[in-house]
Amino acid sequence: LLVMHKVDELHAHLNGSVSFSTIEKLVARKPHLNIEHGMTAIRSGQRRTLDECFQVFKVIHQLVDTEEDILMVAKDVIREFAADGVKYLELRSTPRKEKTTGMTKRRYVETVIEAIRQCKNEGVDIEVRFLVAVDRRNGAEVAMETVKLAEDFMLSTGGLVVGLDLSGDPTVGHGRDFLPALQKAKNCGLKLSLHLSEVPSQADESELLLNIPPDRIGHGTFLHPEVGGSQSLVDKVRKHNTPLELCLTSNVKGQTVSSYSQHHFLYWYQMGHPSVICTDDKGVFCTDLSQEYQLAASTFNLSQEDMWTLSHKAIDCTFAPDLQQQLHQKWLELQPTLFQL
Ligand SMILES: CC(C)=CCNc1ncnc2c1ncn2[C@@H]1O[C@H](COP(=O)(O)O)[C@@H](O)[C@H]1O
Ligand SMILES: [Zn+2]
Repeated sequence: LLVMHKVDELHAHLNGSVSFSTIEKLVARKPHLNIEHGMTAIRSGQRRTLDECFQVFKVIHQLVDTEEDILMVAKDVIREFAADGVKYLELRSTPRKEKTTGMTKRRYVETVIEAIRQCKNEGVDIEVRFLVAVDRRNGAEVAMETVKLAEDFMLSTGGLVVGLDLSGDPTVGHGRDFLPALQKAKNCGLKLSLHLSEVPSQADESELLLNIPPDRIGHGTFLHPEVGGSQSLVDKVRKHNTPLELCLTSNVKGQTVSSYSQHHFLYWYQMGHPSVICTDDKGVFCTDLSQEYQLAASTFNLSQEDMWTLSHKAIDCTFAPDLQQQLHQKWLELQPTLFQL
């Protein structure tokens, strides 16, 4: 596959982005866990239920449970995105406390920030920002604590922490429980990216969450009327011009979308709505951003120029307004090479 030009990756979960080679290093550190690669990734042609996909994260979390692991994983993931040609990356991750190793949530975030700084110092050609993630499974109280943590880091990291993500198994809990935490995050200046309508029959929840409103939407697979959403949901998204983060391989392998050609990318793209192609979990789903761009291009018959435009428009959807001008410049410089492919 050729490396396609793209400027930014806006939807990448750290522990879902761990590559095969990093998994091998982790397995070598923890041979007693008896973990094989088949347990941490879903290969091409394979499909899993959503439930099975979430089991995969549990296995990876067992492998990544010390500060050392987090540092290595985050640095490897950042280098891999850079090697794929990504110039701006927003990573997201759920701070985890591990009693057995003494890792705290605060140290977890500090370690990710340290990885970002080290990559920068080592000259890796990519800008990285961080979103602190709230896992729905852990409930409203933890969500509120996480917002406080995110706010502290937003203030102490000189703008490396830019936002908050709401993710985790969409079938667990209800969005209404997280409204106070999300509202607080928004009020203190954190940008919000919310996983929304990732599974069917969540119109009520999506309605509530869209009223906040979020700054970006993850997936939004079942928002539009043809798939059981509603015109009112679509209207809300359009009214605020809220960008969608779309992850083709993730949705097909997780079976919320039946095939690539059925992906809701087309619905929003044809409407001219801001849509950004993302990987979600490049390690778990065995993909990278170039491959996702390639898939979108071949599935929907888009030209290189269409893809360039798509990628260019994604710059306006980032949570780092201070970098947008620089990224636009970078893109203009890269444009001529695109048409030689
Ligand atoms: C099952 C499936 C199709 C996954 C893709 N869709 C997803 N939907 C919701 N939350 C997710 C998804 N992928 C990753 N995550 C979240 O990201 C976590 C892994 O990265 P991290 O530990 O936060 O660094 C998971 O435990 C989960 O909370
Ligand atoms: Zn996601």
